[in-house]
Formats: sequence, C-alpha cells, structure tokens
Amino acid sequence: MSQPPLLSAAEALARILALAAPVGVETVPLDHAAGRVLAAPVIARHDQPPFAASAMDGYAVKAEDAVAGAELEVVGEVAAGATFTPEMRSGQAVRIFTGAPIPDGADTVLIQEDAERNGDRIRVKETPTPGGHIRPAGKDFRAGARLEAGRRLTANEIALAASMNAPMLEVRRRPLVSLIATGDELVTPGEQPGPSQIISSNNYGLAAMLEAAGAEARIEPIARDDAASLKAALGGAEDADLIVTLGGASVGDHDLVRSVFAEEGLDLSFYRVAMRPGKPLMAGRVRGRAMVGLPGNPVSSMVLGRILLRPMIDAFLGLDAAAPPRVRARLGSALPDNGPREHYMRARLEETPEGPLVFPFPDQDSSLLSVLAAANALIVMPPGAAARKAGEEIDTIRL
Ligand SMILES: Nc1nc2c(c(=O)[nH]1)N[C@H]1C(S)=C(S)[C@@H](COP(=O)(O)OP(=O)(O)OC[C@H]3O[C@@H](n4cnc5c(N)ncnc54)[C@H](O)[C@@H]3O)O[C@H]1N2
Ligand code: MOO
Repeated sequence: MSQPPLLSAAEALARILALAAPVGVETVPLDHAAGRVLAAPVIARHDQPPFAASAMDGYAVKAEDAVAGAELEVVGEVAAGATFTPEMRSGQAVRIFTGAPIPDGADTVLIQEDAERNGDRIRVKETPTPGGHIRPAGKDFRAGARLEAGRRLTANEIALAASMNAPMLEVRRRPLVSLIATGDELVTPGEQPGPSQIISSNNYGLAAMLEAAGAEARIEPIARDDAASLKAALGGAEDADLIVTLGGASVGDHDLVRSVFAEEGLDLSFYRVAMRPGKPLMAGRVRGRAMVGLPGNPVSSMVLGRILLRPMIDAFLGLDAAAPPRVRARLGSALPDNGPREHYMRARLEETPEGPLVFPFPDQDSSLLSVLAAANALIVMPPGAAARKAGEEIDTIRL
C-alpha cells in the first residue's frame, strides 16, 4: 500500500502550533507568579521613589552653603520612613539616612565621610557635587509605567511588579496536558514488572519537560493495548487542553491509537513525519481537544517533546512559539550520510576556545535513555545529507 510522503519537521511544527489556542487567564498572588506568563500589563500606580530620597547616609544641605571648610548647624534628623517637616534654611543641615525623604530646602547630600561632626555642628571637609546623592522622585519609574503582558515572569520582573504595588497578577492558566502511556508491557515505576514487562518512563520524562515549560502535566493510568482501555483513557482526559498518547502509534497489530481515536471522532491533521527518531507521529483534534500521538520509543517521544511539544506549550500560553534555536558547532567526529528523515542525533557538546565542539554518541538507538540522559545537545542532520568529516560545521540544538 502506498503511503503519502512524510511531512517535514517544520511543517509538522506548523500544524501542531495551529492546534493550540491561548488558554484563559487566572489571578495569582505575586509570590506564586514566578515563571507564569503575564496576561495583562502591570501599571504603576505611583512614582518610584514617590519622593526625592537620599542615596547615602550623611547630611542634607544646600549646595550653595556646603563648600569645603564651611560650618553648618544640624537642626534635626530624618531616617527612612520618617519626615523632616520644617523647611531647611541657609546655614543649616539635617542629619539624613539612606532612603529618607530630602527635607524641603535641601538640594544636596553631603556623605558623612566628608563631614566632621562637633555636637550640633558639622564642618564640610569636601565640597559635595551639587544635587549629589539624591534620587529624584520617579527616577526608577513614573506612575503609569507598564510591565507589558506576554512574558514569562522572571524574578527581576516580580520585584518590579511588587514595587509597582501590584499584589495580584493576571497570568495565563497553565495548559493541562494529559499524558497517556499505552502498552500491555508497561508498569508504573515502583511496581514489580512481569517477565515480559518494562517500566513506563517517557510519560514521566515528558511530564517533567512540559511542567518546566509552564504546563500542568497529568500522568494518566497506563492504557492497555485494547480499544476499551484506550477509550476509557480518552474519556478520563477530556478536560485537558492537550491529550498526548505515548506508544501504539506505529504499524503493528497492537498499535491502536490512530484507529481507536478515529472511532472517537479524531480529526487527524497529519500522521508520520520525516524525523528520526519520531516517524510515527500523529496530531489532530478529538472531542474539541488538541491531540498528539507520540511514538512509544522513549527517546523518540522525548526528542519530539523537545522539538514540537515545548513550542506548543508556548502557543497555549500565548507566547511566540518557534522551533528550538540552532547553534553551529564543529563536529568532533565524522558522521555517515543521512537517509530521507531529518536526524536528531544525541550528542555531547563542549565549549572550547575555538567555539562549540560536538561529539555524536555512537549508538543512536531510540530506546537508549542512558544515552539521552548523557546528552546535552542534539545534532541535526538534514534529510539526505552527505557524510560529514570531523571538523565540519553542523546545526545543533542545546538540551
Ligand atoms: N514495521 C515497522 N515497525 C516499526 C516502524 C515501522 O515504520 N515499521 N517504526 C518504528 C519506529 S521508528 C518507532 S518510533 C516505533 C514506534 O512505535 P509505537 O509508537 O507503536 O510504540 P510501541 O510499539 O508502543 O513502543 C515502541 C517501544 O517503546 C517502548 N515503550 C512504549 N511506551 C513506553 C513507555 N511509556 N515507557 C517506556 N518504554 C515505552 C515499547 O515497549 C517498545 O519497545 O515503532 C517501530 N516499529
Ligand atoms: O522514529 Mo522511531 O522514533 O526512529 O525510533
């Protein structure tokens, strides 16, 4: 039976992103907002600082008075959080501390290292720069300043939002991803596998990857290789924004995901991509939800997660979604020519004074999680590429 030509990785990504619409918004307190995607701008309600403030410990003075050798009378004191109300007059100084408001009449802060204190008088040892050591009102930001929506909030931005007096932030809800591992051979970590069974791994790896990308991942009970079990799993996943199946995607008699989901109304966007690993990938919509069917080989599903699902989470979060960036690196060892699929090869990338140097692992079997765990990069061999010699440059993706 003839098969349609395989979709390119770039086209598969475009089709997958088209399945993801931005999720709704929720309000969270500042201390739960790190890493969340801001969905409405934060707008400052006040100037910061709200008043001209001293940047140093010393004396508030008038610049015209404060020349080296002059003596001034200390008429009061103002600390951070306090106010000195009377207007300061010529010949006077006010003891001031960092963060305190500058008294009316003062225009300069003389740092205490440049003053000699004798009772209620000071002598100016060093003429200060006029206007020095004062932070004018609004120096940091003005009322109305904005932290714009559409960004993953960093620690620095959380501090800025707090300073803008926003105790609660509107953020995108975390897209809920339901992960359904399929296969009679699978047991959950911690269980005792039977003689022909293995431990289910890639659902855990993907949950970790997608949570780090901002999703909420839910690991569903393992579905068995029968229609009833797969249908029950689909029923349990219907509240998710994205349903991901793992395994059962290929051509074997027990690879039932496509046919069973088709019976459940799957509107298939594509099946099979020119990627290695990852050829038997499918995606579409089922019961109003986005669905991605990943191949079962653990490395295949983790690589597809990195290349396709992480950008998809960005799209659910309303962010610009793009393929992972590629970095050129020199090959540390030769590579054979490539077949018709874009090959994502597990590799070790080292920084050297001559630039990044990348070493492909000798065994690229898509079942080898020990190799994937040791890798910190993927080499991307284009479809049909000729063999490469050590020292030639090639695209890599950092893991
Ligand atoms: N005749 C052909 N056979 C296969 C083809 C093909 O084109 N023609 N494609 C191969 C490729 S490429 C891949 S990738 C796999 C994908 O197959 P499935 O998606 O149907 O995956 P399974 O058969 O269910 O599993 C494959 C492999 O991975 C193990 N597995 C599955 N799920 C998990 C899990 N959650 N944790 C750990 N390991 C898992 C499973 O035991 C199998 O060993 O098909 C090739 N075959
Ligand atoms: O595509 Mo399979 O993922 O090569 O092992």
